[in-house]
Amino acid sequence: MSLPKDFLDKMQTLLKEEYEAFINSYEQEKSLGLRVNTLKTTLDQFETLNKFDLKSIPWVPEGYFYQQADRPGKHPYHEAGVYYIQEPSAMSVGTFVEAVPGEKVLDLCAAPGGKSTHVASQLQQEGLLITNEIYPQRAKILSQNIERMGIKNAVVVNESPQKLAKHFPSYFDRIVVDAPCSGEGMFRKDEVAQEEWSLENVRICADRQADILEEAATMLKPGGRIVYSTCTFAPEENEQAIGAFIESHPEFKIESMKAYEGFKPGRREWSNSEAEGIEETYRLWPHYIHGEGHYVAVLRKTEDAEFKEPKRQYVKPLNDKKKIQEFLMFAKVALVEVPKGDYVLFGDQLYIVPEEMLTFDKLKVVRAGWHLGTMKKNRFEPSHALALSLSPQDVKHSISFAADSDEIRAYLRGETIPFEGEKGWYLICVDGYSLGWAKLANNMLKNHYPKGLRWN
Ligand SMILES: C[S@@+](CC[C@H](N)C(=O)[O-])C[C@H]1O[C@@H](n2cnc3c(N)ncnc32)[C@H](O)[C@@H]1O
Repeated sequence: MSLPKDFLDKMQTLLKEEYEAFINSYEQEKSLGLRVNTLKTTLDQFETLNKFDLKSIPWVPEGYFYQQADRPGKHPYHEAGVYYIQEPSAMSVGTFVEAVPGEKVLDLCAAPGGKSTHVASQLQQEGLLITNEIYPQRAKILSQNIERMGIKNAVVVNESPQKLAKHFPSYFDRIVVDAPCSGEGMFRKDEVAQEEWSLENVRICADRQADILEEAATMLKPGGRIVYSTCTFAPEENEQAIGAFIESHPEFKIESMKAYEGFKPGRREWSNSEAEGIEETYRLWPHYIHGEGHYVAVLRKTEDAEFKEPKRQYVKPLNDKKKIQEFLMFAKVALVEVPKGDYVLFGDQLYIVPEEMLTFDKLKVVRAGWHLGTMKKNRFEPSHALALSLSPQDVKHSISFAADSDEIRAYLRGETIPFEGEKGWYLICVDGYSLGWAKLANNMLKNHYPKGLRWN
């Protein structure tokens, strides 16, 4: 690996006698991680079924180190959203978010969705998660991951932080700012980050982070907290970014967090700032823990901070149930209960919007909440998102195949499967975890696994 010379010189100046241990970490294998989705399973259930060689990640109860040879990303459980593959250090951010069911949380820089899916599991489908990504293509991937993990209470948007701040002043209990950064902490994992790195780019990133934090501050309620993180070592994007923010925002304090073994305090001497609490932020270094480089700071807005409450306009739910009659018919024959909530139609697409969602006017919305399906002429077609968010107990008909069965492979390839039973919609499951829909007719399960997701 040939790392940029300016980077190496800078790290040597910063780290002094620690530099050798740091640089030696580049010779070691990177650690791989998966985080179990507690919307889909319990840890006990997962551990009982698990066949991978896993070890617990100390800072995330539902996080595990895995071995490359197990390839959990190619397993049917992955398609069923039983876990999310996530770099171990990156999981620490979710740990510090500590979202509580019922809260309103914003993930401002969210794609591909590692932190959002973690926060969603903390919310346990109660409250509102707005998950935002500025680039349309990445927002689409984020939306697919929200779907795969069976999340019902997330709205996926594709906006700039500036635009969101106008829409949501003083609105959120928690905001995650997993800022776009120079990515030095990912050099072992990501060659593009190495190629794009320059001292100039570090400065550009730091300016952008200051702008993003400013917008996040506007959107946070008094008493709320921002979790700021980067995957870089550069002090300009870490201690200096936080120091400058705290100095210009007396209504914020750095909050201390639980210390995990190997997490190192933020470095005051690199901060160019007198801000209180820089040592309460965390640095994760690859020469102290099994994970890549990361930085995390928790910023609390004081209770007496200014509360900007404009007249809020909420989403107007559909009140004419005749418009969704085909869905109600479907729910009656296929589901145990008709889902409760605020129904909204976008063209022919039916959603349940999370409670307290503000109007979508002027926002680029990729996913408006819990996607139920498509209103077709005289019938309703349930969505893949609906399948993934249900469990066998929620439906009238389900079939579960074992993870290593021929049927599961056939289903994931999009093939039909012979099966005798009552005709209608069936929830197809792998070891009890929902995976998608099939429709039974003439002793044949017609495959509704989405074409774009099928295995070769
Ligand atoms: C570190 S990544 C986020 C990773 C994500 N939180 C996760 O855990 O999967 C930062 C994200 O910020 C986005 N981004 C880039 N410029 C931005 C800006 N000006 N405002 C907000 N987000 C931006 C990037 O496209 C990228 O998806």
